Order: sequence, then C-alpha cells, then structure tokens
Amino acid sequence: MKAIPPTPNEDDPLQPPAYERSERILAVDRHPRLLESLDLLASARGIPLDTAETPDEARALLADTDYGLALVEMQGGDETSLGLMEWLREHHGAVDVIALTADPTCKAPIEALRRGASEFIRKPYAPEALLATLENTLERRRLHRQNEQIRHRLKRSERLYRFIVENSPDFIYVLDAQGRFTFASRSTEKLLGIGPEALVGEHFQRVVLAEDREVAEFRFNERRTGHRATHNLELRLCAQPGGARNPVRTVDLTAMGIYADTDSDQPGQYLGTYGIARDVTERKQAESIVHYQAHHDLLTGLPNRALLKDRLGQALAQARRDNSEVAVLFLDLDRFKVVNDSLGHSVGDELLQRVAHRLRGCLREGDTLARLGGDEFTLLLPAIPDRRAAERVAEKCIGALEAPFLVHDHRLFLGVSIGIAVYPEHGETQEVLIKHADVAMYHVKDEHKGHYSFFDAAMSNRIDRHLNIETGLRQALDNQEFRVVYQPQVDVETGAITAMEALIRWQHPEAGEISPGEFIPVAEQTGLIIPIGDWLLHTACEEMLRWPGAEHLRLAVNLSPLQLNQRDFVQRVGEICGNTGFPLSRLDLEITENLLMRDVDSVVEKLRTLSRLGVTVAIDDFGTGYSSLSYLQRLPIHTLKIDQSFIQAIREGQDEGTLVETIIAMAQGLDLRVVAEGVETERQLNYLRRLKCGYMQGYYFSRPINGRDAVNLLGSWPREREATGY
Ligand SMILES: Nc1nc2c(ncn2[C@@H]2O[C@@H]3COP(=O)(O)O[C@H]4[C@@H](O)[C@H](n5cnc6c(=O)[nH]c(N)nc65)O[C@@H]4COP(=O)(O)O[C@H]3[C@H]2O)c(=O)[nH]1
Repeated sequence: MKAIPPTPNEDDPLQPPAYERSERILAVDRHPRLLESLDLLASARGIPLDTAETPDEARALLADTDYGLALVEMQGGDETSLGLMEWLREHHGAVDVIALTADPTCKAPIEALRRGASEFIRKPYAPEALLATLENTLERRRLHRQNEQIRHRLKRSERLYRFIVENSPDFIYVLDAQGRFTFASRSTEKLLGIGPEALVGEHFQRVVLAEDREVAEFRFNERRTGHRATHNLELRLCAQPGGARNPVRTVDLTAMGIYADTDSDQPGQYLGTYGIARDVTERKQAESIVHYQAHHDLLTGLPNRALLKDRLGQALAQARRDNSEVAVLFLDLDRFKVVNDSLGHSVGDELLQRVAHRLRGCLREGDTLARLGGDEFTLLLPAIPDRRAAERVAEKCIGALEAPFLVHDHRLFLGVSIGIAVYPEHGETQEVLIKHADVAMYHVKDEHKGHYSFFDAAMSNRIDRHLNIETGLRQALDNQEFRVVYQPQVDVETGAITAMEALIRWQHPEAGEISPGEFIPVAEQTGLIIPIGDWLLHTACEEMLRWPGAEHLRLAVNLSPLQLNQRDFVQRVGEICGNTGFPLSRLDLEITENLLMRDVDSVVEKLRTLSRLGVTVAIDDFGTGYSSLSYLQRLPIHTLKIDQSFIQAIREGQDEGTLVETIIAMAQGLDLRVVAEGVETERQLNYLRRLKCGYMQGYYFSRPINGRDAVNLLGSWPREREATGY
C-alpha cells in the first residue's frame, strides 16, 4: 500500500490535518461500450466516475481533476497502458491503480504490478465483481487514510509535547522502577548544569542534596495510586558548581507513579515515576530574605521586636505548663548617645555591632538577644531555675562591655544599665514584662548607671512622675513656675567674681522643686526647651541689668543642642539681648561637647557670628564627651569648663586628678580660659590654684542663689574674699 504524501501542514504541529482526498474514479479503456456500462454501474451505486478512451485523454483529465482510483485497461505487454501506470505512479502517487487485463497468464498482471498498479482484475469480469473490487479498494483506501490520519495526529501530538517538554523552563523527567532516569528534559542543563545525556541511566539520588536524600528516598518509594498517585515535594538538588549561581537549587517537585494497566481494579506493576521539578531557588531566597528582614534588626543581625515577641510568647506558654520562670532583661547602653552624637553614625553603628557581638557571647543556646532600636537591647532567658540565673547573665553582660571598644581609631568606653523582670513575679504577660523590665532599667539609669536591678512596684511611680513632669512642663511657663538662680564664677588670680551662671529652677505645684537634671531632658525631648531657654535668657538678662554694681559682670547660660540647631538661633539671641538691653559682649554661652555633632558647619557658622558680636563660648562638662581637638580648633571657643566629676575626684591621699592636669595644660596650649566646676573644698581649691586653673565655680564659693541673694553676695564679696584669701 502506498503512503499518503506529506501534507502541507506537517511541519506545523498546531494545524489540523488535511487528508480529504478525492474518491473519484477514472476508468481508461479503449472500448467505449465498456466505459458506458461502467459508468452506468457506478452512478447506480453513487460512485463518481470519469472515463477516458486513451492514456492521453486520461492525462488531460488528471491534470484538472483529483482522482483516488484509476482503472486502466491493458492488453498483454501494452506499453501505452503500462506507460500510463508508470506516469501515474510518478506524477499522481496518491491515485491507486487497478489494472484490467485479459491476459490469462501471470505475465501481464506481474508487469502491471511492477509498473505501478496496486491490484489487477481479469477480463472478462462480472460487473458485480468489478464493483465489489472497486468498493473494497475504496474502503481500504479509507481505512488506510484513517490510519494515516491517526498516525499523523499522534506524530503531531508527540511533536507538540516534545516541543512543550523541551522548551519548558521546568525540569521534566521519567524514572524507571529502580529510580534511574530514563528521560530528562533539556532544562536540566540550565537547572543542574548536567545535560540529559549524562543524566539518563543515573539514579535520581545523584542530583539530590545529601541532607534531602532520606526524604527523597521515602517519597519516591511511596506507592500511591488513583487520585493519590501524584505527590508534591520540595527538594534541594545539587547543580554542577560554577558560575555565580547558587549550586544548591530548591525545586518544587511533582511526581506521578506509573503502573502497568490491569483488567482488575488492583493497580498493576510499578513501572516508575514521571514528573516535573520547578526551580524555586530564587523565590525561596527572596522569601527567606523578606522573612529575615521582617524578624531581624538589619544592623546587628539580632532578632527584632517582632521575633522577640514571638519567642517570648512561646517561652511564657512553656513556663505556664512547666511552672518555670522566664526573665526579660532590658539593656540600655550608657554614653552611647554621646558617641553617636559626637563621632557620627558610622562609628555609632559599628559600635552597636561590636556590642551585639560581645553580648551574644554571654548567652546560652535558647536565649534570645534582640535589638529594639537605638541603643536598647532586650534579652529573653526562658526557663531559668531562679532569679540568680538572671543576675548572673546581667553581671556577665556588664562585664562583657567593660573593656574599651576600638572603633575607627577611637577607644570608646561604654557601660550598660540593665532592668530585669521575671515571670510570673513581675508580670504575667509579654507587655507587662517588657514594660517592667524597661521601668527597672530607667531606675538603674537614674540611680546607678552601669548596674542591674530587678523590677519593683515602687519604680512605676518614677514613670508616673516622668509623665507628670511632661504634662506639668507644658503649663509651667504660663503658670510662672520657673525662676532663675545664679552661681558665681571666681577669677582665681584676683579673687573677683567675674561671671554668674544662670541656672533654672522649677517649682512644681504638687511635686515641689524638680531639679533641672530631671526636667531638662524631658523639655529637650518635647521641644519645650526652646521657649524655656528663651524665657531663661530673657529673665536673666533683665534681672542682671537691674543689679547695682554688676555692670562688669558676665552672664553664663546653658544652651541645649536643640536651641543651637534652630535656624534663627543667632537672631533670637540678638533679639532677646536687644529687647532687654543686655550687651552681647557680656554673654557666655555654655554648650556641651556633644553639641558639636551633626551639622558642625552650621554650628560653627552660628557661633562665629555670635563671637564676632562679642559673645563668648564655653564648652561645659569638658572631659565627659568625645570632642576631637580638630573640632575645638574650628570653633570660636573661649573657655573650657572642667566637669565637676573630675574636680570631685581630687581627694585627700589619692592620686590627684591627672586628667585635670591634662585638661588645664591642653587649655593653656590652646590659649583657652579654664573654669573648674564643682569646687567644694579648700583642698580642691589649692590644688587647682597650683595648676594655675584660671577660674572656679562651686559650693565652696556659693551655691546657686536667687537674684536678691546674688545682689547681696556681690555687695559682700570683697569682705568675704579677704576672709577666705579671695
Ligand atoms: N555637687 C555639686 N554641684 C554643684 C556645685 N556647684 C554647682 N553645682 C551644680 O552643678 C550644675 C552645674 O550646671 P551644669 O553643669 O551646667 O548642669 C546643668 C545644666 O546642664 C542643666 N541646666 C540647668 N539650668 C539650665 C538651663 O537654664 N538651660 C539648660 N539648657 N540647661 C540647664 O541642668 C544641669 C544641672 O543643673 P543644676 O541642678 O542647677 O546643677 C548645677 C549646679 O547647681 C558643687 O560644688 N557641687
């Protein structure tokens, strides 16, 4: 049987088949009568038939019409008919040829079959027999065509699926019953760097990551049938190392068991598995990054608040079941703000990373150290045997931060204040425990920096007080609850009072006097320091101008960083002095070292402008911050005020303040005035005098006093000076 020639659509797997072939018959016979009777017979059966008396006539018809079958009469070795058959085979291969021959021997039929006929009928024939042969041939042609169509459809569908499989970004595979690859799609090259040729015949475990082999073995050996035949699995495969890609590829794998068909409901023999593996590595990595970021502090890599809460929730649930205790430690770094403000954020950030590293070293497995932002860390100790365990960890943390940190060539000393709350004693819920550890930490900060303390109900009162201060401060100016006190600064050489430092006092209507050390930080946090600072300067200028005999006296005022950071700060100072008539040339502005921080250029600019107007600038609490000498040289500074903690360190029998000596020597080198703060004893006075400290201030001379007392003091000062040697 002849093959049906290729259709024009064969290369396009998505096109439908085009197999509709003609069933028309062409009968070629020299005998017109025979042709006539054939025509009658055919039309009676509904078979379309054309007739031709000569091969040439037949060729002409074949040129215009599509035939399925040609009935060619031949006589012995008649070359004309045989030539037509041959011609048909060459030019109309789809036309089946039946030879009609009267030759009683085999010769003519054999020759006809050789030259292109597919069948022969011997003459004379019974019309019925001829028609039956024609119909059989037509039926055979139809079946053949159907067969061809199915074959082509299969071929096309296979081509389509091959196209899909080969072009799919997913890895498609087939395993035999032993787990060896019998097929692997091209995408393995991209996924694993191994071509399908190298994979076929290999066991699947060759590409599975060692850690996942057990689970892979289990899942591939699981025999499931019916709707459970498919299973999904996440697996890690090992790619050929090389390139920038991660050689461990995570895939989402779908596997389907292949079973032999059976007549019964029972599954047939297990033949293998086929499935798809989708590369989800990048998605998994992105998911894990998002998850990590949502639960960690990115600077230190420590858990963040969200993760801490999660772990604390678990620890508390466990503790409730076991009747055990859980400790929450709130850690706040002492002096970190100073470092961060004066040396910049990059030093601050690195310092926090080092702190996190040291603190991590103090923990057991199972403890959680979290950073909640800024310089605050929280430690969760689940299932502690007793309070002592929390104390030991707190002591360890304090000890771990004792040694100096070397960051960007700075030797930095930090401390840590720790508040501890224990479940169930100090609270039963997460929120209460965290709050109480925080309260305890604030208590430590106020009372005993660098130590730890357990929460105590009395501490809550302090928090209430803090809130009261905040609320009270908002009305204090309007209610005229502030007043100014003054403390003299004495020239060591002449014994004269050269300046008065204005210090603020607040008389709270219910709480009584509240120290500036307590409320100034709150005023700074709330921004209220701006109107309060303006009020103080205005009041002090006005008061001092009224003092008799104080025309030569300078006025020193403290400045908060917030005030100096105000864009119109210079203008404000100018206006206040202008309005009150106080000469700018008698004003000393005291700033702390930490103020020389972020926007140095703008601070320098403002201070220079004021300095040109006669204002002098002093660095207050000198020695407690981290001011670099280059800063000091850039700023128009006139005075260094040595912090009182260094002065108070000057005591009988102790190595007398080498730091004070250094500061004084440095100030002299920089041609700056030095004021020693907090001078309380004669010993301190004499010691400082020996070091040629220019000016002093402290209880030894006078406590801060109100304006009236200041006037009295100024009046009586020469007398006292004689009595004390000043
Ligand atoms: N133990 C001891 N203390 C002495 C001695 N001599 C003076 N003092 C105290 O030391 C503080 C010196 O002021 P400061 O270093 O500027 O430190 C000040 C200053 O930083 C801030 N402050 C006070 N008034 C103002 C203000 O009007 N504006 C701003 N921004 N801050 C202020 O509050 C801090 C505390 O002020 P005060 O409580 O008035 O405390 C004052 C003063 O009363 C002494 O011999 N021994």
